[in-house]
Amino acid sequence: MPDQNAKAIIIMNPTAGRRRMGRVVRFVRLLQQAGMQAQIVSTRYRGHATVLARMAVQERACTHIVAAGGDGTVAEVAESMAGSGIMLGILPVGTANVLARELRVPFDDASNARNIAGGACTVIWPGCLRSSEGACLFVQMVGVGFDAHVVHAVSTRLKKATGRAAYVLATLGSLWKYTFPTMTVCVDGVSHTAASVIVSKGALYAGKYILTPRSMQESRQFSVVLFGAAGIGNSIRYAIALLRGNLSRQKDVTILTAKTVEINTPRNMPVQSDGDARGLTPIRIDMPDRALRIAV
Ligand SMILES: Nc1ncnc2c1ncn2[C@@H]1O[C@H](COP(=O)(O)OP(=O)(O)OP(=O)(O)O)[C@@H](O)[C@H]1O
Repeated sequence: MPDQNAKAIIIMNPTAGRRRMGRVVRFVRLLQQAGMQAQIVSTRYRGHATVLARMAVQERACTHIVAAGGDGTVAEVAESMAGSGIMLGILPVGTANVLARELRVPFDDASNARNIAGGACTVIWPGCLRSSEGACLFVQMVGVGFDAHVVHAVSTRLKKATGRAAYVLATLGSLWKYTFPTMTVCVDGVSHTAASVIVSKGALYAGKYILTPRSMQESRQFSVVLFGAAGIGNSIRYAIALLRGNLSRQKDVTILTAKTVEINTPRNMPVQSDGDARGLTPIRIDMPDRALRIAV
């Protein structure tokens, strides 16, 4: 039975996915039908979701904040909400929506609204990334190497127009441009080398594809996926293995569990977190003591 005073503030990224404003407006009605008060606030610039969520948390203006967007929007909202105890709902209107898939948040909006109003939640532990852009939380993953090169190369305009096809084009372009420098990855104090690295809280990657056998969302650790081989041929082999769900069985892919990771590279390299460009290396990743309650 929903709490009579339950109120959701929906922080909507109007640039996420393919701009589904109507869907967000309908979601307000669905939350109201489920017994909650709800209002939409729209972001105006990158990082604005963090500011809006911080205001809502400080003013204790709501019982729930709903991030209407993709993983980048969820991460920006999480930045201000983690540790607050306020419930985070996800309206998955982004491009990949990996965290929503991971936590099995319903993509059917009526079920999602009922779940948010119903009060059931799961507790997850976001990671903290420190890069040339400063510190930020991430909810799903951080990448350095080939995937970060793709994220930095993807055209925002094309992403809005074509969705995932923009990533396919950026991947093809990066295959020819990326030079695969070897990086040093210090995992809980032990040094490794790799051609590419993904540090992941979840098991999924780029939507529904299996990156690691185990999700670490409910643990205060993450998986570190080290790609041993450089070059175009190996990158294509890794991509095919990811699509087929057998990446972890590739002989030159190592998956470790860790609490801290430091990545150093011969020159500054692009970093991505939750699918968005996030500065340059060197980076440090660790686990802050700030849990997130997510409505499921
Ligand atoms: N009003 C805005 N104008 C421009 N950029 C914005 C605005 N609001 C948020 N952003 C930025 O949009 C970026 C992408 O958002 P988000 O990740 O939610 O969508 P997506 O990329 O379509 O989805 P996914 O990450 O699931 O693939 C984020 O980096 C966020 O900072």
